[in-house]
Formats: sequence, C-alpha cells, structure tokens
Amino acid sequence: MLALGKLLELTLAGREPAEKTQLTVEGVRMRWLSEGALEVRPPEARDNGLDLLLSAGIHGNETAPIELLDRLLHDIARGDLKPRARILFLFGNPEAIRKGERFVEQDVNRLFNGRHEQSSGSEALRACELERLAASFFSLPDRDRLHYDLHTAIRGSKIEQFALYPWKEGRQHSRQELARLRAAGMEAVLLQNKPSIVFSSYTYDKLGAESFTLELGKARPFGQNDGVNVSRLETRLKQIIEGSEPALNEVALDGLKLFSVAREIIKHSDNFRLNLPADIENFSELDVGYLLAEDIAQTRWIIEEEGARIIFPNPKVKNGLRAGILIVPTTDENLA
Ligand SMILES: O=C(O)CCC(=O)N[C@@H](CCC(=O)O)C(=O)O
Ligand SMILES: [Zn+2]
Repeated sequence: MLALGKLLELTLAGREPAEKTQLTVEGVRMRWLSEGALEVRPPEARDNGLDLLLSAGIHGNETAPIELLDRLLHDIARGDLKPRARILFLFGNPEAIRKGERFVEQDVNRLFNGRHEQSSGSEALRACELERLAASFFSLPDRDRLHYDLHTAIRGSKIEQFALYPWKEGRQHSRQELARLRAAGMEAVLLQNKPSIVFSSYTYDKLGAESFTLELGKARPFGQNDGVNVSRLETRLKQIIEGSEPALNEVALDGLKLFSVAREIIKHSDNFRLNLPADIENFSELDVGYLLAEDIAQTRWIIEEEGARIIFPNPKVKNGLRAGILIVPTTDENLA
C-alpha cells in the first residue's frame, strides 16, 4: 500500500509525510496537501468529471466516519478501489481527533461562512484552512461537485441515519441527490430553510456543491463502532468513486422521510434551561403546548407545531449557539 494511504496514522501522529505525492500502478495520484488533507486524482483518461469532497472528524470524537474514510483511502492506496472521480479527503479537526474530543476550544462546525474571521485560536484557523482547501478543490470549471460531511451524534436516535441538506436563496433541493442518499442508507433528510455556519452550508452556498451533513449513528471511541452500520453508505461511496452507481429511484424516494426546520432553539444566556430528559433520543416527538425551554427575560419555547420533533438538544452549547432544532414533517413538492 502507498504510504499516503495512511493519512489517518500521519494525522494522529501529527506528522508530515516524507513524500508528498505518490502514484498507484494504475496512475492514480495521491497528494498530501496539509494536515489531514489529501487529494486523489484519477488518470485524465479515466476521469468522469466528478469532484467529491469527503470530510470527517470535524468533531474529534466522531470516529466511525473517520474509520470509514480511512478504509476508503487504504483501498485506493492498495489499488483495490480505482477512482474515476477526483476526491478530497479531509479530517476536519486533527487536534480534537488526537484528544478524542468533540472540540478543543470551540466547535469548528460553527465557524464557517465567515464566522472564523470574528474569532481566534487554532480552531478558527482550521476552519479558515478547511474553507481554503475546499474552495481550491472546487475551483475547476464544468465539473460536478458533491460534498458529504460525515458525523455521528451525541445521543441515540429514533431515526438512526439521516442527512441535513443546506439552504441557499433561489436554489432548489435536488430530488436526484435525495434518491442517492436513500440508496446510501439514509432514512430521513432535514431540508434546511435558512443560511447556516456549518461546513456543508459553506460548500453548498459559496462553492456550488451539492452538500450534506450525514449523521450515521452515535459517537463512540476508535475501535468501538460495531453498532454503527455504515455498510450501505460505504458501498454507495465506492460506487460513486468508481463511477459505477446503479440507477436511482427518484420517483418514490423509496420511503425517505422529509422534515423541515420549524425553529432553531438558540441559547441566549447561562439561565437557559432545556426541559428534556438527559437521555432523550433525536427525533423524539413533542406535544403541542409542551414547555421545551426557558431563558432570560422570560423567554419561553412552547411547542405550537403539530408533529414536532427535536434533534440535537444540547443545553451545554456556548451562549448564542443552537441548543436544538425543532423539526416538522414536510413533503417532496418543492424539489427540483
Ligand atoms: O448530536 C449532536 O447534538 C450534534 C451532532 C452533530 O455534530 N451534528 C452536526 C450537524 C451539522 C448541521 O447542522 O448540518 C453539528 O451539530 O455540527
Ligand atoms: Zn458532529
């Protein structure tokens, strides 16, 4: 196997490779760009025009997606997986990955779309670098652009695998991409309806990619991910990489559940209280009239929406950040 296939080992050790560029026997070029960043380029004659960005480890303790990218890289470096797509592999927050923590000082996934400029510290610098790497990767004209930012969640979930689809004014969500996600094992998609400061929103909004945050299960340490079944996603990613994807069922979306955001719960102060059990699962339903949260100045979050569910409830976030998302079921009528 080519040494550059061991990007994860290099990243965990905080080392630079001696050789920055290597070629497989089939002429696939692997190029180390920076810590946790590696570009894979097929030979020109085999290139199918897709630029695929695969990121994981934006949160350092979310190891199943990191292990998945590590396996794909090994397969490419051994010549077992023969890319027709150009790929950028990114391990988002190396320092946090080494520590096995979600973040060190601040959540990198709240620092995109300009937010890093209003901040300082190593994670703000990393968000800036990730934007630069993604922008340079997606700078070639006339190519398809796809970004999957892979995560696992803090808590269990009634719907185990789901995607979040960013939003941009005037741009419609793609039915074809939803069909692709369904084929990759996703059971639900949350269609966002406003701009955001996460990595997938940056590549969607500023770089014109089809971009998604994928949630694949519950976060566990390295080597303890048997409970996170990524086999359908892994198979689909290999097919996307090799340009051998079977046809998609766009008509029925094969039972994919769609949700939209009703409200984001923002924590404004240290007085913020979330009235949910600590072990509540993502997608738990909340009854109309339920007092979900309270904050300073008599702010009260009361459920008004029929069929409301909660995802990512987290009262420990810093003030000013999202402490949960209230979602409601939606239909496929506005898809492109
Ligand atoms: O489990 C949680 O509370 C958070 C899981 C996680 O890291 N989710 C991402 C979602 C990003 C998005 O909104 O697209 C995050 O919070 O950064
Ligand atoms: Zn995450």
